[in-house]
Amino acid sequence: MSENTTAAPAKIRITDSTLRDGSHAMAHRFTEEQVRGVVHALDRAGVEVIEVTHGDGLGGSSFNYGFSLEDDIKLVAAAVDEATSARIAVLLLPGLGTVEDLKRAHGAGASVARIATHCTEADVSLQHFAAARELGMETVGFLMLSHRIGPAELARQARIMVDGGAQCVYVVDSAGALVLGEAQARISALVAEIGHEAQVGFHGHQNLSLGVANSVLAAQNGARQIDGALCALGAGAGNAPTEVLAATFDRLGIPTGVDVQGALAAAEDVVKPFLHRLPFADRSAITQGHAGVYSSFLLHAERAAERYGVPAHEILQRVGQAGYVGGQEDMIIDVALQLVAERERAA
Ligand SMILES: CC[C@H](O)CC(=O)C(=O)O
Ligand SMILES: [Mn+2]
Repeated sequence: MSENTTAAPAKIRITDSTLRDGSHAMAHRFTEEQVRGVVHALDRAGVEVIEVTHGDGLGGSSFNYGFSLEDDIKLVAAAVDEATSARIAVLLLPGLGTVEDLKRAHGAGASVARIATHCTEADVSLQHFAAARELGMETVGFLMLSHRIGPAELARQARIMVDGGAQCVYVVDSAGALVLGEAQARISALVAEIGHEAQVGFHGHQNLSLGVANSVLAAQNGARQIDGALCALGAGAGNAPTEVLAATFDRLGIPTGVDVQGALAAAEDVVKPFLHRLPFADRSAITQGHAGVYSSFLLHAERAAERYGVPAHEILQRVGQAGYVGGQEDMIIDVALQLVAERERAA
C-alpha cells in the first residue's frame, strides 16, 4: 500500500505593520482614530498580530527620526482596547528605545516585542530579549538590511538572537533589495540554523516589486511569520500588502487564518481614504531597492532634495554607495550638501 506523504502546507502567521512601518510613510502622523479604525478592521479580518509604534520603534519620536503626532503608548493602549483577539506588537531598536519603554508598552497591553538590530549587530539585542521574556512577552528578532551579508553570516546572527531569547527571527529586507533566490537562501539558512528551536520570519519591501514573491518563497522554504501592511503602507515603495498576501496564500492553499474579503475591506474602506499618497515604486524607491538603501530614508531624502535643490534619487544612490545604516539619517543632509557643492564646482 502506498503511503500518502504529501503534508498539508504549514500555517503562516501574518503580522500587519500598517501602524508601524506605515508610520514612516505617514511621517509618523497617525491619529488615535486611524489606529482604532485599522485595528478594528484587521482584528475582524482575523489578523493575529498588529504592530503599533513610531516607524523607528519605541523612542523613535525625535528630531532625527521625526516627531510622532501622538504618544506611542497612548496608541498602543487604544489598539489593545480595540482588538478582540489580535495581539498588539511593538518594535524596539536598542539604543533608541529602552527597556523602560518596553515596560511601558507592556503595561499598556502590548504582548509581542519585536527587537530590531542591523544585520551584523544581533548582540546588542540581548538585554531587550531578556527583559521581554521576563515580562512574559512573545519575542521576535528583526535582522535589518539583511541583503548586506550572506546567508551563513545572517544565520549566525539569528543564532545569537535565539540564544538570547528570541522565539522567531526575521530576515528583514529593509531596502527591498533581495531578489527571489537571495531571499530564499537567507530563509533556508536561518531555518537550518534555528528552525528546530525558533520560527523564521520574512519582512519584505516593494522597492523592486518583489515583496509578495519573496514572501511566498519565504513561506515555501520554511518561514512561519510574514509581515504585511494594508495598501502596502510602509517605507520606500511600501511593504508586501497584507490584502495581497492573504489572497495569494489563499490561492496557494497556505492557511493564514485571515479572511480575504475582510483584508480587502480593511485596505479599501479604512486605509485608502486617509492616504495622501499611495506607496509606489517610483524612481527614488526603485533606486533604494537597486542600491540597497534603507526604505525609511525615502522621506528624509525627499525633504533634503526639496531643501537643497538636488534630486532625491541621486541622494539615495550616494547613500547606497556609502553604505549608511539606520540611525545615520543625518548623513542624508551631508550627501545633499556634497551634491550641491559638486554642482557649484561644475557650474
Ligand atoms: C526601525 C526601522 C525600520 O523601519 C524597521 C523595518 O521595518 C525595516 O528595516 O524594514
Ligand atoms: Mn520595513
